[in-house]
Amino acid sequence: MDTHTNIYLVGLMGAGKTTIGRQLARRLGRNFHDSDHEIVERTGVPIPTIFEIEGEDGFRRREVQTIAELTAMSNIVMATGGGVVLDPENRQRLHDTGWVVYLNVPPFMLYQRTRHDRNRPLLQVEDPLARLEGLHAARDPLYREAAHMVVEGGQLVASGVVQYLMREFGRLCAKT
Ligand SMILES: Nc1ncnc2c1ncn2[C@@H]1O[C@H](COP(=O)(O)OP(=O)(O)OP(=O)(O)O)[C@@H](O)[C@H]1O
Ligand SMILES: O=C(O)C1=C[C@@H](O)[C@@H](O)[C@H](O)C1
Ligand SMILES: [Mg+2]
Repeated sequence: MDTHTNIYLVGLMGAGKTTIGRQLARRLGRNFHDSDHEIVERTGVPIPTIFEIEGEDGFRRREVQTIAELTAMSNIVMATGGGVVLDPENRQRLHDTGWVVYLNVPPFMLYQRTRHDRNRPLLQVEDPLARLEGLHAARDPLYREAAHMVVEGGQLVASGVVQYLMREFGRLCAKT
């Protein structure tokens, strides 16, 4: 672990990966990448359209490819898609090539943050809160497997999480 080690944010939809990742990158003077945005740029269509045309499987294949390319870079901050940890290859690759932070936020807060946004196909269901609860139960162990650190992000404003991560990252770099 050194001052150029990649930093990866994982967690469910609405956990704040994009918001916090962008701020953290700015504070560290690093390039910021968002695997979802990268996939959208490469395909030229929004995520719901990829799901419609290629199904979730098609999206996941593109995600594995994108993660492989982004994790080959150094000195970056990356926000990942909420389902990135479903693939064991992604989990291993993230864990091995960077400092992985799991932003754990209770499903009800995720629901409040995401309910007006139609850009997340998995939440276009009758009961998005129940869906988020199910996803949280299923994925929490996978996020923990990939992560080096868990932040209970529900009660903190985004800038508070950024501040905390800056301090922890600095401390870990100084130790090694
Ligand atoms: N710590 C926070 N406190 C309050 N609101 C937040 C916090 N972090 C993010 N938000 C808000 O929650 C919404 C979702 O955040 P964001 O898009 O960063 O989540 P995400 O983890 O990247 O989600 P996805 O996996 O769907 O890309 C945004 O409107 C953002 O402003
Ligand atoms: O949680 C998920 O499976 C997803 C989260 C988003 O970031 C996108 O990657 C996509 O909508 C799928
Ligand atoms: Mg995001």
